[in-house]
Amino acid sequence: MDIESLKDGILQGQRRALAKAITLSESTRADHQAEAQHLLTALLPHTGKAIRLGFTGTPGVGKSTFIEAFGTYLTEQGLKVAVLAIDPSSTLNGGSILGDKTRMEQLSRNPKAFIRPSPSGGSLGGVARRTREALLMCEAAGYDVILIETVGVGQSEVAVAEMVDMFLLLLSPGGGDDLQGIKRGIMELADLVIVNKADGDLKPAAKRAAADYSLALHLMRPKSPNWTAQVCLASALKGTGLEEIWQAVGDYRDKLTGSGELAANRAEQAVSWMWSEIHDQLVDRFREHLPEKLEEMEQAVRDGKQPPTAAARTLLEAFLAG
Ligand SMILES: Nc1nc2c(ncn2[C@@H]2O[C@H](COP(=O)(O)OP(=O)(O)OP(=O)(O)O)[C@@H](O)[C@H]2O)c(=O)[nH]1
Repeated sequence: MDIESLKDGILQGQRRALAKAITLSESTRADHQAEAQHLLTALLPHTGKAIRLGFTGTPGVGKSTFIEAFGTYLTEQGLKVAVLAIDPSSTLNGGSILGDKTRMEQLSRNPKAFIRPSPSGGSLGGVARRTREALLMCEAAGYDVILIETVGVGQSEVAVAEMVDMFLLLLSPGGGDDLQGIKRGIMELADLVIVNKADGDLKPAAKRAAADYSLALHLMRPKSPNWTAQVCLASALKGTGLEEIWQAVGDYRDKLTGSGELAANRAEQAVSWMWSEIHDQLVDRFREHLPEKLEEMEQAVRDGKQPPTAAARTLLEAFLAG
């Protein structure tokens, strides 16, 4: 692979080069990994200019309809938008976004938009790492807004929150009832709550839900000293509320940039990413280094012949002794 020309292609905003580079970083082959890291190092000075948005929602709330409408709105403002996804459950035969061809049909044909499905297979940590790398590559390619969607349930929201500047939560007009369905932890991650389907007969319910969510947010500890989570109404179907949402994103970005919090968050995120890499790489090497001894100790722990802590220590000492 010619890394130099891949780099030039990305910096010129060529989608083919970008797609190829992301595929390279998703490969598990050691030589591909080395090339991908080489490329990322070269691209790093050209990253950081986008606003990084995390995005999640309860099933049926209209996530794809919303991303399609919001993404299209942003491109109409002259912005380039990349949509990435994290779905740890996605199988080998494909990612979540393009696996279902009907999702975001309009946006996927838009020359100012780039849509990439979730890297497939592997642990959440592995999927998250590849998405972080794709994010940096999209930034180097000149995308202004990076939207990272969570598809799977569970821990993926936390993984996304750890790689973005702002976290958006899409909820339905179900109001209080819907609140029961979302984990409190996810509500706490939100910087902006969007009540979708605020149209037609659903509009009054959406307004009531927005009031309920506002109240719930006020009872929570704010994530940032510079920002209080807000609630917006929207209709992805009718394309309303998008301007207000983009305005709120801009306010958030201004407040956190002005106070230095945005840069500090990104710096911390990069360091914790490094630590999770150390953790994963250590465990991989550990497993490769001592397969028989590992099996033996696992059995001893399973049979109750060794306490887990002592077994771990014995194994670590053997590993460090080389
Ligand atoms: N009335 C109304 N219906 C909407 C709106 N947005 C989405 N819907 C409908 O809600 C249903 C679910 O929408 P999807 O966009 O497929 O969303 P989702 O179920 O969250 O699915 P994924 O995108 O696959 O996560 C569809 O029937 C949409 O037409 C809206 O703003 N108003």
